[in-house]
Amino acid sequence: MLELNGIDKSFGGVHAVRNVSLTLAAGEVRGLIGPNGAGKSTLVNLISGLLVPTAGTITLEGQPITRQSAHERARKGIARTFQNLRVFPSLSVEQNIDVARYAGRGAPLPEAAIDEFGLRRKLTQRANALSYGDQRRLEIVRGLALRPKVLMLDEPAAGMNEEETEALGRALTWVQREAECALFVIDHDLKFIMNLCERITVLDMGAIIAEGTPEEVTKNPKVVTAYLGEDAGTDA
Ligand SMILES: Nc1ncnc2c1ncn2[C@@H]1O[C@H](COP(=O)(O)OP(=O)(O)OP(=O)(O)O)[C@@H](O)[C@H]1O
Repeated sequence: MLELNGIDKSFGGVHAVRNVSLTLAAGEVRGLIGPNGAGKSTLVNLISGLLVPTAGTITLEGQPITRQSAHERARKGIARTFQNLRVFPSLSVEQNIDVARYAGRGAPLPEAAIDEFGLRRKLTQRANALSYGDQRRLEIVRGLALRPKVLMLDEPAAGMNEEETEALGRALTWVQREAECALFVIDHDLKFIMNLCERITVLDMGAIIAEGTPEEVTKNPKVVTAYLGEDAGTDA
């Protein structure tokens, strides 16, 4: 459905993404992990259109989108959340969701999404009165209300405690079953990613060093060394 071919991105002397090729199937839940500075956010920015690659191509359902604006890509079904929250602070929860519904691709948001993400009783509250966790959940529901083909989540569990993270995992599993969109999820919480994702892509210094099931990736010595750190090998 979404295909990246030989994607490269340099910022001056920093080669942030190196020759990345990957394919995301419709409805797939893919994790993207890697150490700080591995290039994860840059890759998401390249897919969503905030950045243009130095080389390589991106296609959505066979159509090239490499040079299209973020706005055009959003209309075609690529949605995302940000590491830093971007809800409309002075609008209510419901208004935030409605803005996305109108901007979206037409299909209605399954009402149950509002329940799954625990926002039903908070619909009339202003977004800036919500807890941090609720603002993060609102961002996801807003992304879903666009009815995307792929929703990219940049560190959705950041700042959440274990209980909240588990609930988020359950809600995202519901999304996978009910919302008919693929998820591309960056997070540093490995347990969260391993429980949620069928396949995981591992980036290190801008390049893909492994891809596979959570089990395959965890056992990969390159991942153990690069991602978990030099010391992790001695514990494995
Ligand atoms: N706009 C930019 N200008 C210059 N360098 C950048 C820019 N954006 C990212 N970089 C550099 O590109 C590399 C990859 O950064 P990126 O933020 O994509 O990594 P990341 O894997 O998302 O890291 P983290 O887990 O810390 O969020 C880093 O060396 C970073 O400093």
